Amino acid sequence: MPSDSTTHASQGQKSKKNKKNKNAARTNAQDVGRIQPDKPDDSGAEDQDASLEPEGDGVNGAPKDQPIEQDEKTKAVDDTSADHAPVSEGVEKVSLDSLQSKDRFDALVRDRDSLRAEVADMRRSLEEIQSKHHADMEVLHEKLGDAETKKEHAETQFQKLLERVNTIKTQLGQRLKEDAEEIAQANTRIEELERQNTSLKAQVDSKTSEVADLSKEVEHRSRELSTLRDRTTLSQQNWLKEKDELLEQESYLQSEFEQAKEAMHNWEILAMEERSIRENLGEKVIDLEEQLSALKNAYEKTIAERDGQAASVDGLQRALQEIQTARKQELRELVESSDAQLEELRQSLRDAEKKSSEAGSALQAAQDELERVRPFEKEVKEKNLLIGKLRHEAVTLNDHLTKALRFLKKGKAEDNVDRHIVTNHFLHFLALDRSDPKKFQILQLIAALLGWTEVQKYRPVVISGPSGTGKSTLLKRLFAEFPDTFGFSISHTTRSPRPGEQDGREYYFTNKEAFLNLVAEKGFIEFAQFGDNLYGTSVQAVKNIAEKERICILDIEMEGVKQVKTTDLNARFLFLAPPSLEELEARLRGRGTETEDQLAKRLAQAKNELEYARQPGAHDKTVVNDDLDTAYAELRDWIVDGGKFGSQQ
Ligand SMILES: Nc1ncnc2c1ncn2[C@@H]1O[C@H](COP(=O)(O)OP(=O)(O)OP(=O)(O)O)[C@@H](O)[C@H]1O
Repeated sequence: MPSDSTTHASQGQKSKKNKKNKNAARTNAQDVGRIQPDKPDDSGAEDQDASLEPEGDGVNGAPKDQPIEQDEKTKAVDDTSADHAPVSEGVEKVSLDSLQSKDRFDALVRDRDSLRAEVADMRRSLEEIQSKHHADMEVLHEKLGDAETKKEHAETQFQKLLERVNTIKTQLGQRLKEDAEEIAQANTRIEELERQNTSLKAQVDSKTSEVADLSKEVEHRSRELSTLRDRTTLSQQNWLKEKDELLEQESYLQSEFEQAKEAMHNWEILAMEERSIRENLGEKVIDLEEQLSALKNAYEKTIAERDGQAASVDGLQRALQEIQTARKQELRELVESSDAQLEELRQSLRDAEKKSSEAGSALQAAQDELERVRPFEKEVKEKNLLIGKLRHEAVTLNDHLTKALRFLKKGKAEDNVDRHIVTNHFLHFLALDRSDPKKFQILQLIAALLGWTEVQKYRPVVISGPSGTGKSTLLKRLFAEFPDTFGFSISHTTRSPRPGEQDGREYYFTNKEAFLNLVAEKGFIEFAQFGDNLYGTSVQAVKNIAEKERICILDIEMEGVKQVKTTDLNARFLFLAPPSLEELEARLRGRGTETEDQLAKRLAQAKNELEYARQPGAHDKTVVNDDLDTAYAELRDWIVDGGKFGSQQ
């Protein structure tokens, strides 16, 4: 500590000073000791030396054996005096010596005085030093006290620190122990991994050599593969060529097959019609033969009668003349009576005029009544709509009935129990006026007797025609006019339903396998693939619309039309034709929804469709969409019964 070091330094200085003083004192004491035997009266000096002893012992720490030293010195002086003062030498010599001793003595006295002064100075300085020392000691005591308190404080802190260090030591010990264990485990693991590493390295080396071998093989195989690829490409090209040729052949055969099928179909119809005509003619021939024989008999009878009557003619002529005379007389009488009747009629005309004026007022009353019933007109119109719808059904049923009767005619009588009932109903139906509501009831009855389903009653209507002819435009108008009459089939799809979509509402959601099965079963009218998903219109979906008592409208192209014909949908086919190909192109361009490429394709397809439409029996009705209003009226009339269905009457 600085205070301590200061203390030590001052102590060191003090001890050095004391040593100096002590040595000085010792030197003086030796000198004094040496001259002491010559000056026995110097006891004062001795006393002074003796009086100095306790101070040297107390303050300077001078050894207490100083008197012993003093004895020895005294002894030495004694020895010297024994050597230098033999009594037997002369008196002169003694006087000289005494003179010299006196000088020496004086000098010694002076020395002694100076020494005394020096001693006094030293004593003063010693006292100063002592007092200073005391003050220093007090300060040092205080500092020592402070230092001790600080030391105690430091010791308590040290103890605390020691405790903490011990705690840390124990904790650290545990941790070190755990770490050591972990390190040991890690070391074992590292050793194990190193072993694994070595084995893996060996494996890697072997694999590398294997890879090198394989790469060589791969190169070899790639060469072989590229050769094979070249060959495959070549054979593929050949195959494609063959495929194209086969496809061409197939399409050619297909078209021939279609034509043959169509021809066969037509032939069948013709054969059927011919058969029925022949049967009719057979019946007619029998009838005519019967009539002929009856006529012959009648002729013969008539000739006989003629001969008999020739005689009676003369008599009759005579009678006629008589009658004529009588008639003339009657006529005259009649004219007279007619005049009288005319007069009566004039009278009745006057009465009629009177009644007419009465009828005028009645008409006025009726008009008032009409005004009153005008609110009911809307209801009447709705009823008319319903009647129209029923009429449409009647037309459909009529159609079915005609066909059914044709079949009934062909079939055996025992197979058709209701034949007579149906025929009677049919005759009744034909006899009724078209506006008679009973007509529909009869048709319902016939339909029930023949066991027709809704699908048979609500025949779907297939509308086809080249793209751009105006199908969408016309159908939009039709649906706007008859919002509750028609329905659209719901398509099948293999795509997953989107949030909010319901099976059977937006689509019939199905999987690819089921879809393809349905395709194989010819369950689709048409189908196509968009992206990864398949879409199609099924036969059943069309029937579902009829079951809801609505007419399903199918807007499809030529191939779809052909497909519908192979099903049991019993559809009606309407072809919408453009006025000309030029006009069709103009409309497509005007719509602006096709690229040049698409336009060319559509026009080429239009030619195919028009050609197909020209074939007999391809469609039931053809409407040329020249003037939109005229075309609409014609289309609507055909679909919804002779233009009367739904019209405002
Ligand atoms: N009678 C018409 N006179 C003039 N333009 C017509 C007539 N009918 C339709 N159009 C117009 O011809 C264009 C084609 O009509 P629309 O889109 O109805 O044909 P589409 O047969 O339905 O074609 P797609 O089969 O390609 O759907 C439309 O721009 C339409 O406005």
